[in-house]
Amino acid sequence: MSAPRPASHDSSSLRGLALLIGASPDSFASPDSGASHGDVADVTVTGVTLDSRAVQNGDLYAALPGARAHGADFAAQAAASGAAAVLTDADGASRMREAGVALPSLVVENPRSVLGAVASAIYDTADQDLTMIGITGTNGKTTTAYLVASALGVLGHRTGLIGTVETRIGDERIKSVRTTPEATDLHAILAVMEERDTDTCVMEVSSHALSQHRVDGVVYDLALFTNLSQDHLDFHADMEDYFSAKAQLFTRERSVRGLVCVDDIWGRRLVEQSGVPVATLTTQPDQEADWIVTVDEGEPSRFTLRGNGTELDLRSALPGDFNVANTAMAAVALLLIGEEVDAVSRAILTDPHVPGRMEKVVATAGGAVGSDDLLAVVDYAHTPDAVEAALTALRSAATGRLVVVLGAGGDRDMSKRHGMGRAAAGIADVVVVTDDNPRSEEPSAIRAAVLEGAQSVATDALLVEVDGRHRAIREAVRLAREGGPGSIVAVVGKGHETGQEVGGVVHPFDDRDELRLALDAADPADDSAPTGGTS
Ligand SMILES: CC(=O)N[C@H]1[C@@H](OP(=O)(O)OP(=O)(O)OC[C@H]2O[C@@H](n3ccc(=O)[nH]c3=O)[C@H](O)[C@@H]2O)O[C@H](CO)[C@@H](O)[C@@H]1O[C@H](C)C(=O)N[C@@H](C)C(=O)N[C@H](CCC(=O)O)C(=O)O
Ligand SMILES: Nc1ncnc2c1ncn2[C@@H]1O[C@H](COP(=O)(O)OP(=O)(O)OP(=O)(O)O)[C@@H](O)[C@H]1O
Ligand SMILES: N[C@H](CCC[C@H](N)C(=O)O)C(=O)O
Ligand SMILES: [Mg+2]
Repeated sequence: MSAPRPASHDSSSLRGLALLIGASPDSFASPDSGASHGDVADVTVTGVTLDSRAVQNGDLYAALPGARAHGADFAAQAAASGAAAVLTDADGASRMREAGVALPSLVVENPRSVLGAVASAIYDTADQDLTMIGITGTNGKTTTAYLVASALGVLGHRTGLIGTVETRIGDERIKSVRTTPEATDLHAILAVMEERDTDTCVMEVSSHALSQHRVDGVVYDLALFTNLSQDHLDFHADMEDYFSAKAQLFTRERSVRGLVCVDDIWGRRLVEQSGVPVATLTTQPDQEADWIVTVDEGEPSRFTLRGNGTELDLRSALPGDFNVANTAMAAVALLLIGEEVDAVSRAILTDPHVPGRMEKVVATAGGAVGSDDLLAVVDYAHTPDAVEAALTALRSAATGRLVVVLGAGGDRDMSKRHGMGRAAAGIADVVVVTDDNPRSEEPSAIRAAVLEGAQSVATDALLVEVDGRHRAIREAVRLAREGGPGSIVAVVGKGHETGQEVGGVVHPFDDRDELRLALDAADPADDSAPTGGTS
């Protein structure tokens, strides 16, 4: 879905942009354009995008070199859609010359690295009066962002949210394609937020975003770090490289101050090397921090947050110790941006709705087995650490069987598949291994890797491989029912996603709907008309 654009703003001159990014005046006339420098200097642009398919009339098209293609190869399409000029590198410029695409061009060595400055100038976001909160970490960004945003809403703020699930501007919701938008879209979104009098924006900042200059031109008033564990090792060389990307958020170029959860070693390292002042928080009894979380012994959903000479008693209906950490991080974030203790205690929702994160699914009223004493949950765990955290929480709640459905995404970090399978088999009674988003990979090969991980741990867990997620969910419900009252079925990995990507095609698929249908069926195994999946 394309990002929103501000309704109106001044146009920017190409010459001004050239000066801003240090593109030499000689570089911005395409030799074949027939335009003299004088003509080119008169060119103005009203928007910017790096996707030829999203070009609007008057845009600057950023033609970037990529892993699969060079954006310059799509410059003709951009021109046909009304692009007024191009920002590219030398290779892009020569590709355009060869293809005979004559558009005024700004040529720089690394166009992606100037895109934040360019987008900020075009959409005029530099002097915005918007409190910016950025959240990074492997797991917990979306959950924490929702907790902060919903509390801000309770406190009467005009809030914006940008993350994995959606972008929210007031009441408008736009489904996300990525966790952190490209700089071109991000600055447009921030301009729209300003236009609609948003006062605070909370957003997830992925490691891809930090590595790819997507948040350039934004300075966060507060940066949060949740945790770090294995993910994205297809993109980052190793954990050190992944950590360095996240740590970039804690430099003076990108934030004013920070809040770091020091439960893991990476958080503690971050505190040591942070370039901005940071407050610390821990949920671990053996760690020191500015903010200490103590969970009530009798009631794991209640906890006390102590720090800065004050104390807050909070509750979270979201299962899992990790959600205590997420909730505490959200509460301290609100205090750090100036909210009063009483207001924060009141505003942190005890039962927040975070789409696809520990989300309970119930049978449709009147469903065939409305009497099921079964807890059914959809969760977004798609790393070994998240699978472990989510299933540990559910394990302690299960008095019957714990059945989990999981797979792993194709064309993403292959090395996490083993750990995901292993974590699941170490905790659940039944592991149903199936497909996530296979993308361009052979689904059976991905399942085999997850299964291998599950088999590597010596437990009594029953391991089942089911070709096709639709059938797997049905089978899991059947197996959970077999486990009797108090059983839990957890479908993890896709959370809020509403499609399944197989071989370049996204088929409609929503774990929550699939699970609900399976719960509604008297005999989930009797399924002659599959509605989705890869089988
Ligand atoms: C691995 C990765 O991050 N890749 C990003 C990278 O793609 P790339 O280098 O392969 O680009 P390419 O396909 O070769 O295309 C080159 C250029 O041509 C442009 N193009 C391409 C085709 C076309 O028809 N028209 C066109 O203009 C592209 O926009 C691109 O600028 O640059 C592109 C834009 O320049 C991004 O869209 C793309 O993100 C892809 C879609 C992606 O899937 N990214 C994921 C992994 C991601 O960013 N995930 C993070 C973390 C998720 C989380 O943990 O929450 C996120 O923030 O979402
Ligand atoms: N603080 C946490 N520590 C460990 N695991 C967590 C934590 N918070 C959430 N999880 C687990 O990780 C999953 C993903 O959580 P969430 O969507 O909030 O994280 P995220 O950082 O936004 O992930 P992504 O990068 O994929 O968008 C959850 O469904 C849950 O299983
Ligand atoms: N935002 C994450 C989550 C993907 C979740 C899973 N469903 C998959 O397809 O791998 C990513 O880009 O790695
Ligand atoms: Mg997220």
